[in-house]
Amino acid sequence: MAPRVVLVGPMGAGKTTVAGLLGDAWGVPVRDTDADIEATTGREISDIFVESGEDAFRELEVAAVAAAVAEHDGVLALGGGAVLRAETRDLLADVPVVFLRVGLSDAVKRVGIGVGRPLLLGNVRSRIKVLLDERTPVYESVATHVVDTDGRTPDEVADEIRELLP
Ligand SMILES: Nc1ncnc2c1ncn2[C@@H]1O[C@H](COP(=O)(O)OP(=O)(O)OP(=O)(O)O)[C@@H](O)[C@H]1O
Ligand SMILES: O=C(O)C1=C[C@@H](O)[C@@H](O)[C@H](O)C1
Ligand SMILES: [Mg+2]
Repeated sequence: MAPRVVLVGPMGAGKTTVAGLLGDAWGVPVRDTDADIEATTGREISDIFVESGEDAFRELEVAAVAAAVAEHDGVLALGGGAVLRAETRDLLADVPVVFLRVGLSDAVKRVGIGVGRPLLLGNVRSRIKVLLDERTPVYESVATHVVDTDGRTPDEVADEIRELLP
């Protein structure tokens, strides 16, 4: 069993939103590793970061991705930083992976100033810029397809993925 598609990309790329649209369109279940980690630990991601640190969160994330890739045959959305771990990148070697690309301006608009994204605390715009610069090559390295999301609605993004992966 393997996911029909895995969505990767930075915070605000729309992974969770587009995963839901694809699941509805294809009639398949949707999984999101951020939600899986919160369900298995009973803790919010922001609390895990504050209380246990990012490394501990990444360990949980590797396990969550491994379980989802092994068990899930629908749409899988990953947390924005999951691909930072080589173990996670290796798990994606044999599945279609769509990198949802988003530029700085649209990403900032989409994530707002909520407290649910611990890596963005402080200056959201400069934090996102650093993450985009560091991670874009990593997302590209795991992607089998790249879909631009700037200036497009989630429905338009989902429709392009359905055309790429009929
Ligand atoms: N193409 C889009 N155009 C405009 N707004 C969008 C688009 N995609 C998602 N959004 C909005 O941006 C916000 C973030 O989207 P979403 O939670 O799906 O991102 P994510 O990639 O899953 O982020 P994270 O890595 O933090 O989980 C949501 O409010 C969502 O409605
Ligand atoms: O980009 C990241 O590193 C993160 C993205 C979110 O999906 C969560 O997994 C968490 O807030 C960390
Ligand atoms: Mg998400």
